[in-house]
Amino acid sequence: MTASGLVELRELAVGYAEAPVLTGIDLRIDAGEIVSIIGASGSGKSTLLRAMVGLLEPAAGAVYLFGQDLYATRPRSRGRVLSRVGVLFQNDALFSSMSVLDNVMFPGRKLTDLPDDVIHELALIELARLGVDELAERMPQAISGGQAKRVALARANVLAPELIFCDEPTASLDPINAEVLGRELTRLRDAQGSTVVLVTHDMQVVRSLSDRTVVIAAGGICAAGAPAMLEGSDNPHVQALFRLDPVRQAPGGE
Ligand SMILES: Nc1ncnc2c1ncn2[C@@H]1O[C@H](COP(=O)(O)OP(=O)(O)OP(=O)(O)O)[C@@H](O)[C@H]1O
Repeated sequence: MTASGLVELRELAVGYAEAPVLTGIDLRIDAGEIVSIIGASGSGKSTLLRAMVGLLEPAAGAVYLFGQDLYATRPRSRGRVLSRVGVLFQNDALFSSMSVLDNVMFPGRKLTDLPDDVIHELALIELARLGVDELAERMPQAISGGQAKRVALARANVLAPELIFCDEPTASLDPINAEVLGRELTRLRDAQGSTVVLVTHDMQVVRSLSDRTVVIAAGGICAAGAPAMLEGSDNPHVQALFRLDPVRQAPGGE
């Protein structure tokens, strides 16, 4: 069976030893979309993301990336698929034993056969674009949270992936850094043509960045659509998320 979306989940069940966290997940994401995945804490957003990036084998169903069944392909083909994917993990997950530069060079070294000097150049270009190239020789413990987030995004994007997954890209960032990150994700889509899938609690990000939002509740997808459409939904799970964080009024607004 073939898959035509950039990402396709078919009848996916995923979870841990005891029982699946999510079941019956069907989702298609097309090239060039920015899709946000939202849901209450513990609803399974990160679990779904792990399954989509090859880190958590589904209990049932399939994950297709670029038309390839991720868990049914041989390790070599899976590596080729994953070299087209960038991941910004929750809490950045920089390797503490490696410098900032080595962290950003890591995907190139692991997933490609490019010469090291080319990978070095790509990493420096990406760090410079995000305004953190002067931190290249530092260790991750010696940079701030906002800087770590930029470094992590540089690492996720160093191979200019067609598909980028981000787990909580703006968590623990101040509003200015959150806006920088948001602008950067939009730029990756608009200038680089990447497709962006993000898990977030930040409703500002949901409203301002996403073309489409997928709401996870009660072990499955309970709603999906443009944020403006979901805003008016009468589904109680959707209402809870949007009403908990109503649209911020402009200064001087009603
Ligand atoms: N490694 C694990 N082993 C067993 N259970 C886990 C593991 N990781 C998460 N869970 C459980 O799976 C469920 C979904 O967790 P998940 O982290 O996907 O939720 P989430 O929606 O991303 O939450 P949050 O918004 O708080 O980050 C939770 O009940 C959680 O306790």
